[in-house]
Order: sequence, then structure tokens, then C-alpha cells
Amino acid sequence: MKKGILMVNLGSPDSPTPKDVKTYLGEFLMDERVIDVPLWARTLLVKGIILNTRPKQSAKAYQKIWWENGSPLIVLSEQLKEKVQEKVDYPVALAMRYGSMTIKKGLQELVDKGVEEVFLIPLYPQFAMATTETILVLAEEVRAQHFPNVKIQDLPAFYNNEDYINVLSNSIQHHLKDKDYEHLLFSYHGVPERHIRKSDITKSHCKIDGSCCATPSPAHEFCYRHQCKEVTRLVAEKLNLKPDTYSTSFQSRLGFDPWLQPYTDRTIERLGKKGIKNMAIVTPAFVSDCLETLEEIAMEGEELFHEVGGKEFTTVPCLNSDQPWVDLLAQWINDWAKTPVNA
Ligand SMILES: C=CC1=C(C)c2cc3[nH]c(cc4nc(cc5[nH]c(cc1n2)c(C)c5CCC(=O)O)C(CCC(=O)O)=C4C)c(C)c3C=C
Ligand SMILES: [Fe+2]
Ligand SMILES: [Fe+2]
Repeated sequence: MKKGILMVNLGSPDSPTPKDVKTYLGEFLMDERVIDVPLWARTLLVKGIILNTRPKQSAKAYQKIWWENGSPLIVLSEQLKEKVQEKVDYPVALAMRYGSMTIKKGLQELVDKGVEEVFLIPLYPQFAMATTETILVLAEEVRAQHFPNVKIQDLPAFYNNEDYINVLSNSIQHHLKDKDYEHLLFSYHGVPERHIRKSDITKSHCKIDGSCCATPSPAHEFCYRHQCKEVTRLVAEKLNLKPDTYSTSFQSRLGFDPWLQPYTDRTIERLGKKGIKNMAIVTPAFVSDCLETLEEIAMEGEELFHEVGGKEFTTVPCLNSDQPWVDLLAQWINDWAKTPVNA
């Protein structure tokens, strides 16, 4: 059976205009795994409230980071795909969960090349209902409806993979080698606390307290909070970071429900007010730089830090298409391709 690879990231609007941003946000936020309330309530919230105000505001943010050749997230994911393609003998396609680069088009591209067995790589280190799960569910729906003879296997969350932690740690070390930072903040995209409870397969483990994520449990296979905290712990261990010189926070909250805490903006504020002058920030929930890293962190975050007395604010870029990351993806692909079918 001919093998192929489908890498999937989140997606971006076609352009940074309010109209295109509205179309994109409409699809994104109507996903029942992103805003997980009953359809009538989601429709009211998204179409009746959010889409009347947010697209204008988001479009302004997108305009600040948009590149000549398009959305940074798309351009960087395309560069990643090209570089992985150079390293493996199987056709590699790229798709986005939302927007015009659909999973259906990505699968079609592979099928047109004769592919019958697909390795699906969600481009997220940690599992979340709003990211990995929604990709897997949609890919299976599309497969069953349009490509019933195709077999799909997916790459599980790789947050604690030793090689991934090495690549991430080396990247952080490289970008901060000449920086005299006092605090390294690991900022992950947030999710509503409710999402963590919904993904708890034990139905009772995740209390979202000080200890549940550090207490071994089968729930952690699908616990985004645990997986984020593990990335911080493993990188800190690898880089020999001293306690109190690093911490974890969650960014990009939307709406009024409680999201994972501590929030990144409040943490930046607290660090500045505490007298920290030089801080660095890394965003390991994203493999490609995007609106959330380039605008919310590198622009808004820096401004906030300066407002509260901070001086130097260094952002570590995402892994993007760095060669060690490309090499690692190629290694995972080759390992998958060597595994006998049904093994
Ligand atoms: C209920 C809303 C949202 C959840 C839950 C959520 C989870 C989540 N998102 C990412 C990654 C990205 N999100 C991005 C943008 C973005 N996210 C939301 C909302 C939720 N995300 C919105 C409304 C937006 C659009 C921008 C805005 O209006 O603020 C992006 C950037 C996309 C880009 O084009 O650059 C990424 C990437 C993760 C990893 C995650 C859960 C773990
Ligand atoms: Fe998001
Ligand atoms: Fe947990």
C-alpha cells in the first residue's frame, strides 16, 4: 500500500480583512469541540454576539502580523512541509482544520498520488479537545465519506517525547544564549477548565487543583493541563533551570467562563510588579508562530511588561521549520512507515 503524510495545523483567515476573519472565526467557533455548548447556545453566542464584534478587532490584530506572502501560521507550516518533504520518500500534504486548506483537499492531494495509507500528524505537542480531537474526528468523517479505502493512523501527542523535549530545549537555549533573563515564562494557549473535565476518561481525576496533574493517572493521556505542565517540567529539568526562575501560564482566554490559570497577562504583570526587569517567554503549545505568539505575546505582552516596569522582554520563536524539528518529524515518519500494517 502506498504511504503518504498529512500534516494538519489550525488555520488562518484567507486575508486579514474583517470579512475573511468573520468567515474563518464563524467556522472555528461553531466547532462543538471549541465552544462546547449546545448548538442553540453556540449559535446565539457565536452568530449573535461574537461575530458582531470580534472580527473587526481580530482583523486589526491580524493586520499587524500579516506577511507579504500571507498568514505567518500558513507560510511557516508550508515551509515546514516543504522541508519535511525533502527528507522523506513519501508524499507530504498540508491541511488546516479551519479555512480554505481543508482536510478533504489534503487527503485528495495524497489520494491523487496513489496514497492508500496516511500518517496523520496533528501539529500540536499536547492533546486538546479543541485541537487534536477535532482534527481526528473530522479526518475520520472525511475519510469515511470520501475516501473509504484509505487507512489513517495518527501521531499521538508528543509532549513528553524525549527527542521533542531535546529539540525544544536546544531551541530555547540557542535563542536565550546571550540573554540575561531572570524569569522564563512557559505560556500555553488556554482552554476553558470545562474542557479538561470533559476529556477526563476516568471522570473523576482532574480537579484542576495544585496536585491532580502531578499525580499519575490514565486521565493524563488526554489532559491538556497535565501535558503542558509536563513540557515545562521536562524542559526545566533538561536546561537545569533553578526553581522560581521559571513558571507556566495560559494565554488567549475568550469569554467569561474560567479558563486554565494562571493567565499569561496577569503573570507578566505580576512579574514586572515584583521587580523582574528581564524576562523571556516561550510558547510550546504552538509549533508555528501565529497571531497568538506574534501579536498577543511579542507585541501586547511586551507592551504590558514595559508598563509595569519591565525592561527586556525576549520571545523565543516557535520551532517553525528549524532543521532539528524537521529531522525529528522525518524520523517519526520513517519509524511509522517501517511498522508493519496492523502491528
Ligand atoms: C473558545 C475558544 C478557543 C479555544 C478553546 C481555543 C483553543 C486553542 N487554540 C489554539 C491555537 C490557536 N488559536 C488561535 C487563534 C484563536 N483562538 C481562538 C479561540 C479559541 N482557541 C480565537 C477566537 C482565535 C482567533 C484570534 C482571535 O480572535 O483571538 C491561533 C492563531 C491562528 C492564526 O491564524 O495565527 C492558534 C494557533 C490551541 C493550541 C488551543 C488549545 C489547546
Ligand atoms: Fe485558539
Ligand atoms: Fe490533570
